[in-house]
Amino acid sequence: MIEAQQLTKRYGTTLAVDDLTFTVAAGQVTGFLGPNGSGKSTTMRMIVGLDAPTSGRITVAGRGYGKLRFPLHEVGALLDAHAVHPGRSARNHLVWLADTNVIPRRRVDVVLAMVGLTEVAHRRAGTFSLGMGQRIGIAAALLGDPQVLIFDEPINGLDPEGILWVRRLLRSLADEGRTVLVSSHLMAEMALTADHLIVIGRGRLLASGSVAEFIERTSGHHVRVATPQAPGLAALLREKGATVTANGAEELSVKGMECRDVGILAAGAGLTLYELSAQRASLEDAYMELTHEHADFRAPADSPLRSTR
Ligand SMILES: Nc1ncnc2c1ncn2[C@@H]1O[C@H](COP(=O)(O)OP(=O)(O)OP(=O)(O)O)[C@@H](O)[C@H]1O
Repeated sequence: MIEAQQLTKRYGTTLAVDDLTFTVAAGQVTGFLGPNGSGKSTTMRMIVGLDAPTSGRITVAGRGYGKLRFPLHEVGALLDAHAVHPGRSARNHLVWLADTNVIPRRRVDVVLAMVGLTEVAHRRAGTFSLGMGQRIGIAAALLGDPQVLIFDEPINGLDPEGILWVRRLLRSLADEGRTVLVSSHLMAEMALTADHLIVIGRGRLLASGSVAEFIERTSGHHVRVATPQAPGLAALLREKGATVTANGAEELSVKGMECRDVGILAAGAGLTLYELSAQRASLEDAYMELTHEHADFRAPADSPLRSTR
């Protein structure tokens, strides 16, 4: 389990992480989401002691990273895919890591096989593609067989087959009861990978919950009804406790009531409906809505590349 309590990190005048409190539970994949520059990498670096909090604390199994006796056996991290010396082979890099952390060398071959690099283990890391670099980083994270794993943007540079492989790996690690925290700025990817989401923007916690809860809380869903008798139907719906907004003369947006009940109510009152449909926000819409105000970099509203959705 990873726990952050009022975690804050300042770099000069930049408040990179701002009073974050969250828990990452064991046995599930937790997606750590936020726009560029929102503080994900800084938070992850603080988990493994590469940065010190300005205030607050972040612990693994109740202890700060500096208090862990055999850190690589307790926390595995992929933070920077370029962290391997370009002149070193994948195997030598892992052997060096194993030797300095009292890990048996046979474990190197196990993790090389796990990440599919056995065949190229003797090639110099400098000749590796970004995707292969990611795989070495993942192998290094798995080396000490730790219960807690953190991956910063692990699918960066991977092809579709590689992305699928990472997704399955994260799932299997969580199914073994490990704590898995994975950062991304892609909501669509996290929706396929994660069970739980922690969303941050400009260093602050914006949401924490399951994927379903996330949609419900941010955008929820509503029923769209088109009828020539909109005022009459709106009054009936409000009497039954629904929240109704008129969109033009013949269209209503209804919250707090499902399609079925709206249809039964309209039929009972002899009202004509042209349309009755459930409108569910996509996860991507909910994420954009939540983080829009908290993004450091965004295209101007009149940018031709900006989505018009
Ligand atoms: N070593 C540093 N010195 C100064 N500012 C930093 C440092 N590291 C990060 N920052 C700043 O802190 C903020 C958070 O950065 P961070 O890299 O943690 O965000 P992120 O969510 O991981 O972004 P991305 O998705 O782009 O990797 C940014 O404004 C960044 O410029």
